[in-house]
Amino acid sequence: MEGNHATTQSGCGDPDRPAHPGGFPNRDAGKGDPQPAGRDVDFPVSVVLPAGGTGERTGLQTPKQFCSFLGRPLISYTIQAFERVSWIQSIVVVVARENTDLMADIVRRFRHRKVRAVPGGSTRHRSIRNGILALGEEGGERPAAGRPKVVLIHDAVRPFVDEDFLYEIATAAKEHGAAGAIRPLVSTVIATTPEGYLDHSLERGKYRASEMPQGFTYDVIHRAYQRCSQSDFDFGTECLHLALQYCGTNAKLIQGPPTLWKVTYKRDLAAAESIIKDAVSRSACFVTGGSARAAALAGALQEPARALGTELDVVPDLTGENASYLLKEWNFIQFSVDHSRPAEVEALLAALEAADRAPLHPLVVIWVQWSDSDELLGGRAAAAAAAAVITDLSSAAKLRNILLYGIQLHQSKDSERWERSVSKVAEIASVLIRERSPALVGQLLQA
Ligand SMILES: Nc1ccn([C@@H]2O[C@H](COP(=O)(O)OP(=O)(O)OP(=O)(O)O)[C@@H](O)[C@H]2O)c(=O)n1
Ligand SMILES: O=C(CO)[C@H](O)[C@H](O)COP(=O)(O)O
Repeated sequence: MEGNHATTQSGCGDPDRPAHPGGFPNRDAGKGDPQPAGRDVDFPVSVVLPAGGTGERTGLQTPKQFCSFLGRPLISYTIQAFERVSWIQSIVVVVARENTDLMADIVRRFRHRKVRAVPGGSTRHRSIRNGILALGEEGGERPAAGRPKVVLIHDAVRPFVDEDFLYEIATAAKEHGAAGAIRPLVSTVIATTPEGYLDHSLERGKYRASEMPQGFTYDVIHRAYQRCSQSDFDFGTECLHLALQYCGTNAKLIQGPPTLWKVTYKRDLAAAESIIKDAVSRSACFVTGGSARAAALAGALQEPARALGTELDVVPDLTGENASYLLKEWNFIQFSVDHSRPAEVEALLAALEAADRAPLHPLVVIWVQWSDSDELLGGRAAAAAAAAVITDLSSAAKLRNILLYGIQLHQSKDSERWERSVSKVAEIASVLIRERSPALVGQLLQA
């Protein structure tokens, strides 16, 4: 399947998985376009991300929005999910005062462009109110001019939200004044007596869980927060309720995907990490260097890699149209026949550096070295030299957030043995791409 590039079908068949959360690779986007296809939204939309909580229920010291996955804090994944949407004009992140510097550092490190951080309040409603007020000031001397028509509110700890759903909420909010995501209830809700007995239970089919995102016209949500009581600020948990009670606005409710769930407990952090790892390991670009042997290997790898959840695009090199792969959050497999000559992998690393992509998470480059068995038997020194080369290259690459791993593939005339080696390459590559283990960086693994 060697060519300019071979398009393959998407491997994401699970409806419970986010399509492409938090700015992860979208296989369907045009190769030169790092953004998903834009929607036509002809009114200004801004976002408030409340991130001022302490995350008590996780039992961890670090607030959950600052817990890192693959070297990147959760809040950055959520910001990216909004930032990549072309019709969203600005994002206000609300953080506790003591985390202002940390947030500024995250914005700088991950090159967030549409973000402004403002101080949070003692409760979620107070934090959101601060965000809304900050949006109202965006026009400077002419505040009304800078105000968005619609404000989307979304918990910073719900990183898996996609553009289509944001579009549904934003357009419904514009039409109805307020809109929110709902999900069916998982458990029945019951009321208890003060003594701890069952008082009554609710008919589950009639109720829904209220989730995020929610959308409001600026006027409705601003007015609701101007009018609500101290008790609402202290104990309230529902923005849609404020819009109804203080502005008479009945929110339009839209069923969202299950992935809108909120990271609340420690186990949710593990679940989020697993989803993120699945998402970043979906796509790899196999660079053959024009070699027929490499093209044959890439062809043989397609099936086992797909079975392990990774789709392979195969390209001879990364010039011309194929250079756009360098700008995406893809993984790379670079093939070379002569393992003592790292020219191809050096060129790939240099090209990735020159592309200067936003460092969203570490990128994986796997250097597959073809080795003749005979050559190996007679060449312990050559094998040691190859290992030394990859160690040196990987140390330099790591400074640029690139994880370089090596796989030595041993050619065999015995077809069974050869097939085993090829599946081994697919297995090792899938694990390396998914887990991104720092411990294995610079290792030359054997297939
Ligand atoms: N004073 C607060 C409290 C909460 N939040 C934010 O509101 C979102 C949802 O709230 P929740 O899950 O309850 O977060 P925490 O309050 O941090 O969690 P916990 O209740 O376990 O302490 C989170 O992004 C949280 O950072 C906020 O901006 N300001
Ligand atoms: O579900 C929600 C919307 O209605 C909020 O996300 C929820 O209120 C968040 O806070 P908490 O988990 O503390 O209730």
